[in-house]
Amino acid sequence: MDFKSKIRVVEDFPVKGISFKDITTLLQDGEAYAAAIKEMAAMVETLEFDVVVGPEARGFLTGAPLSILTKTGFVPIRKPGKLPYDTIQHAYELEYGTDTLEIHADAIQEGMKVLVVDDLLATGGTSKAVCELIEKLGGEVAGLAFLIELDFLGGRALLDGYNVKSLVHYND
Ligand SMILES: O=P(O)(O)OC[C@H]1O[C@H](OP(=O)(O)OP(=O)(O)O)[C@H](O)[C@@H]1O
Ligand SMILES: Nc1ncnc2[nH]cnc12
Repeated sequence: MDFKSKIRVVEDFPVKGISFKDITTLLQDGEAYAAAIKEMAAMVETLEFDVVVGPEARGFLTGAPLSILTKTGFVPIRKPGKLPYDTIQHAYELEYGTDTLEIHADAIQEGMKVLVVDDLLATGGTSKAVCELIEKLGGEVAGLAFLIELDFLGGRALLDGYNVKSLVHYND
């Protein structure tokens, strides 16, 4: 399927100069959403993982259905103050700002193999923070899977040493 034709590009959102890749148009198309998750599952078929970890909010929209399809569990990573139990935190930089992420301290056990899933890889700051949270808890990052990769931002270089897979690539 031509997934790019299902993704809406909005220029100058949320700030001037950002070419925003809006996946809501893909999500509202049932066939396209199902096909995208199925193709992401095929993309990670050779990877061994016990659990999928996805960051709020768009990482839930890709990670949770992928975890159901692959019959693995799902661990949410959230912005501060949302998770009710003991957490660990990590601060990171975005393409347009900074943020902090949290994970439940008991969500990942020592030696657990983890697949990181998100909708989009831009600068890689979010994914790097997610990997650091997983590793702080003793987990092993089996790979990272994205629906979209913004190649021109070089996020893949920040994730050097990890197995990074993306379905759709943009050069601007
Ligand atoms: O590679 P990076 O430069 O870190 O950017 C990618 C991240 O940015 C977006 O999330 P955002 O923080 O905008 O939050 P949202 O999912 O709640 O919209 C996107 O869903 C990724 O998680
Ligand atoms: N250009 C972009 N489009 C959509 N989501 C993003 N997250 C970070 N950069 C983004």
